[in-house]
Amino acid sequence: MAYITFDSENVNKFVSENELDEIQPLVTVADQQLKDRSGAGFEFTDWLTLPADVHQNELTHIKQAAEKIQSDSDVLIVIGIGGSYLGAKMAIDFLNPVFNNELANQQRSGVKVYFAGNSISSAYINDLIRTIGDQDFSINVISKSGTTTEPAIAFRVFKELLEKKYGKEEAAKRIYATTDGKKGALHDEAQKAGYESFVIPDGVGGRFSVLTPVGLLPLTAAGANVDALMEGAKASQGDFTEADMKKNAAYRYAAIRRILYDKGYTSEILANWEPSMQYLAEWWKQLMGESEGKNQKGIFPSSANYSTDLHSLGQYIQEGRRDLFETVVKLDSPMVDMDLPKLSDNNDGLGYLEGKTIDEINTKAFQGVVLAHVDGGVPNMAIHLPKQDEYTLGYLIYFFEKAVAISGYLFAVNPFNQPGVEAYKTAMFALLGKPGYEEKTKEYQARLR
Ligand SMILES: O=P(O)(O)OC[C@H]1O[C@](O)(CO)[C@@H](O)[C@@H]1O
Repeated sequence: MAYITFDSENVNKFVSENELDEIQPLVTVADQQLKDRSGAGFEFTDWLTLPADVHQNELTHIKQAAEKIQSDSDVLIVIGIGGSYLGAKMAIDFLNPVFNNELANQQRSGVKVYFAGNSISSAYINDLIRTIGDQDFSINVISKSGTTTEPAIAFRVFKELLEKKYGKEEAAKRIYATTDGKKGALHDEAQKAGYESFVIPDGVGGRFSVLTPVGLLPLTAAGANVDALMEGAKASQGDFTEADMKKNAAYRYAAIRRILYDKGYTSEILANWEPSMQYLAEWWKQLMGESEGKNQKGIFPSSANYSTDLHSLGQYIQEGRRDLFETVVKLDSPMVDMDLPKLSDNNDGLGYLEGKTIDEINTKAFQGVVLAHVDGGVPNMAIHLPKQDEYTLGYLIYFFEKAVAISGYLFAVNPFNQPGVEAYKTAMFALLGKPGYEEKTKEYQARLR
């Protein structure tokens, strides 16, 4: 019995049970490919068993490093991009108060975490340096390849800042490197300088790495209970093993998406009703987009934050081009609820809402939007979360990972590579004059003139 509820009632108008029965044999083949590791990209499927395989020693190592960070730092700068940042960011946002970094130290369970290296914006770096001010800080630099440009630039800047503040020797004790176990510029530097290091397993790609030290170290430093997170993921690993979609909601989700795509619903909106879940969608977008978007195919992953975006994207979703479907992540009981204040007059016209809590109103809005969007021709699925805690998040992470793996195989693509990302890097390196790109430099410069 799944811990989260996957509700596909509101796709019945668009996808019949019969169609699901017809796609089941393909799902069964995809499942077999994943299970016997015979599918494309099988060498990057070690995430499948991460929750059950996680070593206590590794968790202890992470907890010890997090304790040291908490004892000598107010701030942890997490440097990384893509899968080397989005998992930690979404999990920290999901698990902590919305204004966590602004709370007083004693109101927070861990250090403040700021992210860097996820853009090449000088203003962002400058603002972050100003924000840190004279606070004590440490750095967790994360890069599987150890060579990605954006984090490498940020690391240079913040390492220099750290060395100026503490001296080279002490700075090295405040740098935590999460990278490949054997190779890469970051690996080599970490070895040489003696940074505390954490390994990203070979068989786990960036976007599937949140349950490795990539996500676990920043999360633990921020005060999260990673044991509960891994427990949730482990339960999910156990719950989504059947090939039969009637017993496996992750596969049902993947199959419905595939059928909808064939019918012209080529964009999916992951919607939430909690601002703390905005980055859940950002993480999910990489997971889905990098896994499926190949060979000129794949569902375009997008997101919406409700009710905020009902006042911006709402018009399009209701009446624009009919190629959208929606998956809503809905929290069933909020971390905190509050009553709508009672007034002696009804000047604001809200008297009819008195006696309701804010979350009850949010939930009615969610229900109303589902009805309106379905009536407007937008197929809707909902994933209900019982709580907003570590266990639930671990469970949800694995649900999406398992779903996208099957989905990739249903699209007949390799869900575990990302060859298309290289194109921008080649053009950027050529324009920056990186050695080895001389021919391309001429070609691109001629095009820019
Ligand atoms: O961890 P790395 O090697 O710095 O890569 C960061 C991100 O860059 C990509 O390789 C391409 O965007 C992602 O798959 C990855 O998550």
